[in-house]
Amino acid sequence: MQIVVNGLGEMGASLALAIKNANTNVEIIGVDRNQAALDQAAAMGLTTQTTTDLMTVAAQADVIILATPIRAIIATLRDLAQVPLKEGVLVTDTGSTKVQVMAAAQGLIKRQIAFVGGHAMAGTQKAGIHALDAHLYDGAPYFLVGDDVAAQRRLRTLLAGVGVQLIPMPAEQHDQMMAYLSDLPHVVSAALVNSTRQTAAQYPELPRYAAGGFKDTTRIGGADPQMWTDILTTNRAATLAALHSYQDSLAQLVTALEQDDPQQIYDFFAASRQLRQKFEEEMG
Ligand SMILES: NC(=O)C1=CN([C@@H]2O[C@H](COP(=O)(O)OP(=O)(O)OC[C@H]3O[C@@H](n4cnc5c(N)ncnc54)[C@H](O)[C@@H]3O)[C@@H](O)[C@H]2O)C=CC1
Ligand SMILES: O=C(O)C(=O)Cc1ccc(O)cc1
Repeated sequence: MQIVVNGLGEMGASLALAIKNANTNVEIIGVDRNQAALDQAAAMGLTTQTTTDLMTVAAQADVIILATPIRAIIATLRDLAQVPLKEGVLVTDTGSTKVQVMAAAQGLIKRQIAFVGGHAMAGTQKAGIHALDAHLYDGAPYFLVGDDVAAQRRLRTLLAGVGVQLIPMPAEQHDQMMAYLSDLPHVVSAALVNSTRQTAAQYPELPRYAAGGFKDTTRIGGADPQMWTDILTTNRAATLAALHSYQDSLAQLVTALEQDDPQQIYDFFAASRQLRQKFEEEMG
């Protein structure tokens, strides 16, 4: 089986390796605009063929996995709808938001080409093939989006040995949940880092004294700016709703401090601890 992976970064290269390790008779054709990523994939034996131009290999694929930043996934889905593809090809993606990806896939779907939107709750703040990890997907929730049940069954078979938990979900629900689980945490972390700028300039030794709290809450503030621009711009409404709810929550604490009201401050943290303890049981 020939699997074309477009975007050999952290998610694409790690998924390609996990699929290769879990299935026999799989050949990975690597596509990336970055020649160094292709060279590294070839040198480590991940790929049997590489190219910077997806359209030169698309027609030979049994499976096409799109794993670039989301706006490139959307553009590629539209391009793929215009070119000849192999009979029975399965197209999927790894993008972090799904409503706009599903809309862009309609051209393929209208041609009866099997498409499943995919998204794994795995990964790190790192980017590029250097972040490749054969076990990145182990045990991760992996959302399957779309109405094509037969295509989802084929993707399930391909991913059976990868060890992900496959969860079918409508695109709208997915994106609304991600606004709180993924978008808001990344915005909050980046805002926290940005808000230290002045104090860090005044006291350059500031980061040296960081304890776990600062390290934990700022790790994802180091994530890739292009990736997060694409995620937020393709999930605008849901992210704005989450940010407004966050602003309301912050405003409560600002009022409590302005009023110098220890009871309100206590209530703020008590409510958070109670909910976080409930989450803990589910998050493991
Ligand atoms: N990093 C994470 O933790 C997660 C990311 N995702 C999603 O997976 C996708 C990939 O993310 P990562 O692997 O983290 O990104 P990455 O930055 O590690 O890899 C992206 C790769 O795509 C290549 N690329 C960029 N534009 C391209 C184009 N137009 N044509 C061909 N290649 C191109 C880059 O050179 C790079 O090798 C994104 O859509 C992201 O939203 C999903 C789950 C987790
Ligand atoms: O680094 C982390 O902890 C993350 O949360 C990574 C991540 C980034 C984007 C996703 O769509 C899913 C997971």
